Amino acid sequence: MTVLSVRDVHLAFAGVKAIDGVSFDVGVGELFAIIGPNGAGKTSIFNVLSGIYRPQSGTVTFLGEDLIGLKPHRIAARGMARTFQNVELFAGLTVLDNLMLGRHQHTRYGPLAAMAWLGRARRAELAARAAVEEIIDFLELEQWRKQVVGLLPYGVQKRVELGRALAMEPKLLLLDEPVAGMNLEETEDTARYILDIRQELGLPMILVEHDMGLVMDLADRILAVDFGVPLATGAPEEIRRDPEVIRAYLGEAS
Ligand SMILES: Nc1ncnc2c1ncn2[C@@H]1O[C@H](COP(=O)(O)OP(=O)(O)OP(=O)(O)O)[C@@H](O)[C@H]1O
Repeated sequence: MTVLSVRDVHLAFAGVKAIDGVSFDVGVGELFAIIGPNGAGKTSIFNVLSGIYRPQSGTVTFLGEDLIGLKPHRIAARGMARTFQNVELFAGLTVLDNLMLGRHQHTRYGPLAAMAWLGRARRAELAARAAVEEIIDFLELEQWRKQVVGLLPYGVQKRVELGRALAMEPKLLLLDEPVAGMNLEETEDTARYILDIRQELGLPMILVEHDMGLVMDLADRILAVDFGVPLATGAPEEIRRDPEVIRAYLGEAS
């Protein structure tokens, strides 16, 4: 079954083609990666998926529903969660509060409804708290749970961001350069958490990442893009051997 289906998406900014005819599918439980040199259009693809950019043409179908034209918060509410290249958390709040805020995307009660339906709201709050505690456990964040996020090491902040995305109980997770700026140990930890998310939660993910070793190790399938144009889609071994990809991307890195 297909979770996400992207067909022939085109996006241009004042004549610059950021995405030029990109199509791909992400299946249930699949870890799909998008690679390409700087400026290739990877972040633009994420911005189209999450509703920040509206493409000039093409379709994006998520769990059978057309997403084009929906606002980012509506897409998030349908189950698409995202982490960002730079940590985007509430730096002055604790780990626990940041995760609770992620979870509250889920809560159906506004403040007034919460007063009117106190019992139900309270039960929802308790359920939210339990779900967040599970995530803290899963990502081994116990020792920092009451600490202010802005003061934590960078690698831990990125993990909290991952936790906040999980707290939304997503059906698809977009990871935008999850190991950028990390040292080797933090990178290995993150790779392990990503694998755990796939194995234990069965959550499909799309990974944009410059760390080629990580992508080749983790991804089930890879889409390579250059100047917005799709070069190849396939298993890591196929992508590693693809002459176009070698020329455009791997060749450049070596
Ligand atoms: N809001 C925007 N306005 C104008 N041009 C943009 C905008 N967003 C992206 N672009 C252009 O679209 C192209 C693709 O950029 P994008 O950020 O998607 O690439 P990328 O593959 O994510 O790059 P990187 O690996 O450096 O993050 C670039 O030429 C970029 O300058």
